[in-house]
Amino acid sequence: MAKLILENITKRFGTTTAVDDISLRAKVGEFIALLGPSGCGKTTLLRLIAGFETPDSGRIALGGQSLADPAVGIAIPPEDRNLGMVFQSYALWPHMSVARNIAYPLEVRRIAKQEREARLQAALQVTGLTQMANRKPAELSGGQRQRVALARCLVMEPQAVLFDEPLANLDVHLRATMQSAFRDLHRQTGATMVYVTHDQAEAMALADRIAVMQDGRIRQFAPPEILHDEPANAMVAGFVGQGVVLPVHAAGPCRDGWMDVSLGEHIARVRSGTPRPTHLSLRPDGVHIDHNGTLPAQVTNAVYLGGKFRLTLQLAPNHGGGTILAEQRQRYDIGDTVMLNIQDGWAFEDRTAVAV
Ligand SMILES: Nc1ncnc2c1ncn2[C@@H]1O[C@H](COP(=O)(O)OP(=O)(O)OP(=O)(O)O)[C@@H](O)[C@H]1O
Repeated sequence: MAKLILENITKRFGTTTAVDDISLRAKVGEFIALLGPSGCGKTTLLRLIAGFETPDSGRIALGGQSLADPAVGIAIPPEDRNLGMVFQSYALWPHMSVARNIAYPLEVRRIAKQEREARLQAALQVTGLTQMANRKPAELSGGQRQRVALARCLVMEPQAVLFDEPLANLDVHLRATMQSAFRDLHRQTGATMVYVTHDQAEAMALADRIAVMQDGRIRQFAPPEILHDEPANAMVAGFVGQGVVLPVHAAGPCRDGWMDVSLGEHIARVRSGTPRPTHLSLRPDGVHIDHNGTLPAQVTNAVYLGGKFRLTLQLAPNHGGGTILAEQRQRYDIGDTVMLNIQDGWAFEDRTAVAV
């Protein structure tokens, strides 16, 4: 398993810059997710790593070997990169058994029969398919077919495995099962993995670190809990964990990770890492309705989510006039005025000035 290095990668299609000067380092055995809205460049970045696209500039290296470096004429073809790939479509041979589907790449490479059998058995076992080795793909569920595709890539003992939205075709329940299968597999194989998804919950559930992308750039690259608790900018705060972002000013110094910020005339005590915050990220679970609260707001929408209501709340103009979300067990009607307590918020300085 290997370290993956991307250095200043740029890829343009005509006038579109799909990947814009991206640098990223994945540690040996790390599970990295590329997360972002449609068109942000995550598939292009994965295809550049795989070798299906060539960067206009920059360098890609895996396990100490350069795979692509146009400045010195290096462009290793995909089949020589020693990477496994798992896509949305499984592309299994319908007439071959599960075992033959998995072992086929080894046959093509003329790997000796004994070794082929050993690798096949290991891949069947790690993907939980041993009992299904003799079935045909048509006799499997969608999740099982995806496991065959995964086993077929693992028998090649790749240096890294690339996933392009592999669960997008599966229903919600199966996705959850497959997510835990991927996590187990990652633990057992220790493979370096790069996983493209637009589903933030999936990225959070799987990855050691997530690169949040927008407009061909990485807006933040951090472990899931840091993205959630300490977003670096408004784009990440809004995209991850349903945060709302409000403009704020410092109302005191930042000490030991805490500070007072002003929402208009209201002062809230929140977490922060900067003396000059420009924005406050508030998640529904950090806003509490409380008779003793000091921030009034009006309920403008209420949706029952099972066990709790998701309330949309409007702040008055003298409190910044923003819209925030809160979760509450008790029912409130549209038009009700409630008192709020901000129990958890994160104030940050948004240097990217991305529109929310
Ligand atoms: N072969 C191509 N020719 C022209 N433009 C392309 C090509 N491939 C991608 N693009 C453009 O590059 C940008 C990034 O596309 P990419 O497929 O990498 O995004 P994505 O984040 O994977 O999106 P999605 O989640 O919708 O698949 C988009 O604006 C897209 O239209």
